[in-house]
Amino acid sequence: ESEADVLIKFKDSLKNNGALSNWDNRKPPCNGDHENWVGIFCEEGFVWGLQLQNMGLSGPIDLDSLAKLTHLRTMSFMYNNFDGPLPDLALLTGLKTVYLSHNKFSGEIPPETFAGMAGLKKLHLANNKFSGQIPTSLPDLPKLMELMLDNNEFEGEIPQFPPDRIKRFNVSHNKLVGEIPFAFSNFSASVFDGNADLCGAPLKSCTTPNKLSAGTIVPVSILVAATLVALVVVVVILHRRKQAPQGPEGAAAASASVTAPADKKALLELDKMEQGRAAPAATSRAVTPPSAPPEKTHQSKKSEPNVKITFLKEDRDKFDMSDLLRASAEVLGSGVFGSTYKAALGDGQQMVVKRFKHMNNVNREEFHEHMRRLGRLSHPNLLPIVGFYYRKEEKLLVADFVENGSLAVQLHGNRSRGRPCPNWATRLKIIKGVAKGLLYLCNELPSLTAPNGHLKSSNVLLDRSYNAVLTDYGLVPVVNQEHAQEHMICYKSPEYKQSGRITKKTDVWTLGILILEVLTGRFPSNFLQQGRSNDTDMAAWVESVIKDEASNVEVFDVNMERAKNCESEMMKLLKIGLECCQADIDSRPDIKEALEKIQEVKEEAS
Ligand SMILES: Nc1ncnc2c1ncn2[C@@H]1O[C@H](COP(=O)(O)OP(=O)(O)OP(=O)(O)O)[C@@H](O)[C@H]1O
Repeated sequence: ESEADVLIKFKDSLKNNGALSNWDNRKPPCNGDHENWVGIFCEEGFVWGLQLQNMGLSGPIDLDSLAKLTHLRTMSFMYNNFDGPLPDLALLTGLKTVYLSHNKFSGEIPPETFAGMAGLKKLHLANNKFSGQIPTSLPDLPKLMELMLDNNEFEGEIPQFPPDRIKRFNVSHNKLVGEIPFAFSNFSASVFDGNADLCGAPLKSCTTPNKLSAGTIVPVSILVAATLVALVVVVVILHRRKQAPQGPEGAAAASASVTAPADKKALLELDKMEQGRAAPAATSRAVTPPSAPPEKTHQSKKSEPNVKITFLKEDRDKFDMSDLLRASAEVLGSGVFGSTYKAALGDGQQMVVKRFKHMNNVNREEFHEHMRRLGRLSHPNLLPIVGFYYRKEEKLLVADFVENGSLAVQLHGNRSRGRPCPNWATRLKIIKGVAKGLLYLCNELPSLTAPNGHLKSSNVLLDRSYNAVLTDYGLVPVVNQEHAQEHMICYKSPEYKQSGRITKKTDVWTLGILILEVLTGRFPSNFLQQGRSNDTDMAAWVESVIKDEASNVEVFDVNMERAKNCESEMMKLLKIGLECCQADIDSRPDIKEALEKIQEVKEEAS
């Protein structure tokens, strides 16, 4: 049985498997490290990972079939509708990570379930309805470091685990009782929240204190209060002494240089730069037009936080964080993940560093792997990721600065500053570039449901010749689910709103909205602002204007300079935009069809 046969059999056992429609035998699932099928990770021609998240899947999980994938190491079925008992994971003894959170699994898990899974490092079962005791085979797993069991109905005591083994742990909102094992005494109290009968560090002690007589309580309280006051005085004096000669900023830098490791220092530098920014920078998410160009705000002279950036492009000159921070830098703006900075290196290279918080969906190994996958992409309409820096709390991605900034600023910002907006010919060229970039992403990242995922005008940059260059693509798998669902553009689509699922055509919907924005000059969020319910209302508005022949509302951007006989071509593109926005997925073109239609639009009618 080939891996393709095994996977098809597995797919056939699932219910609602429409999201896996590109799993078919005409192409193998893997070509070397390249994935041909959605939701699959490949290495050297073998499937090593399954990431079938948020696909509306249900039915039995046929692990007998998956057991035949001998290279399978990671498996995620999070955010689906699976129910019933935990599938027999012991059939897959090679697994290192198992993510089954946010489903409807229920029932007790037999104590010995995990006995043979010596390689298991991460087990996420949160937000299900598991009950009974936490399986006693878990503490015996020598590599287990993450155990997420929160929001279930586990009861009884937490079993004893060897100290220092588990690094990430959560059992909040269960029905656990008794003393918290020593191995977890240093965890935050919040990971035990919602279990009324747990006790011991970090919660209150399990033993009830001996009753003290009033005669003892009064002097003891006075002593405790006096000690506290003395402590506060000492802390305040020490703090003042430290601050006095340097001022508040110097103190922060000085304490950082004494205590913080290099990477933390680097991030502190970025924090300072951010706080020091004088004017609100040009950010396209703002509904009001972006303001004046950002000011130079920071010149780091003395600190040398030598943080190594992992480079993805062999042909690039290498630098590290200290080079970037030594270079003059400015804040370009901040979006839904964090802030973005521009830094000019000594040799004249202009780099952009984007800080990502909320990016813990995968572990270090998987993050590196995903970055390498993105780093292999190369297309004229994609901004290459030059390098990255990984830290658990946040990630930095480094890319080249793109000269003409974002499409958002060109469309909405230039007008307010009295500068010319792109004309029709330029807008058409930009849309063609965006669509080509999207098709390339679809072909190269077939394992991703939304290979771009975050297409919007501030993520379309414009090079010296006003060619479109996409940025912030391919990030859905690494962004925390909750954050992605709240902020990323693919999750604003009609299909996500209706059925909680994104599909292979969701990026086409984002392209449709972008086309309408480019042609009307109206910012999609303005429709939200006016109290309308969602982004699709932009399409509804365009549709209503062009249908009403008596209407004297101008649908096209009045600031868009155009040649005399291009109106019919503009209308053609507008209608393609509307087709891409259709809520009915079957009537929506796929990206290849959309690009073919867009390519037929000319600057002028012939
Ligand atoms: N490589 C780059 N070259 C030039 N400008 C850039 C580059 N990367 C980002 N920008 C601009 O910097 C500003 C801030 O970008 P950032 O990505 O932080 O926010 P955003 O795109 O508005 O939102 P989001 O976080 O959702 O992507 C935006 O105007 C963006 O267009």
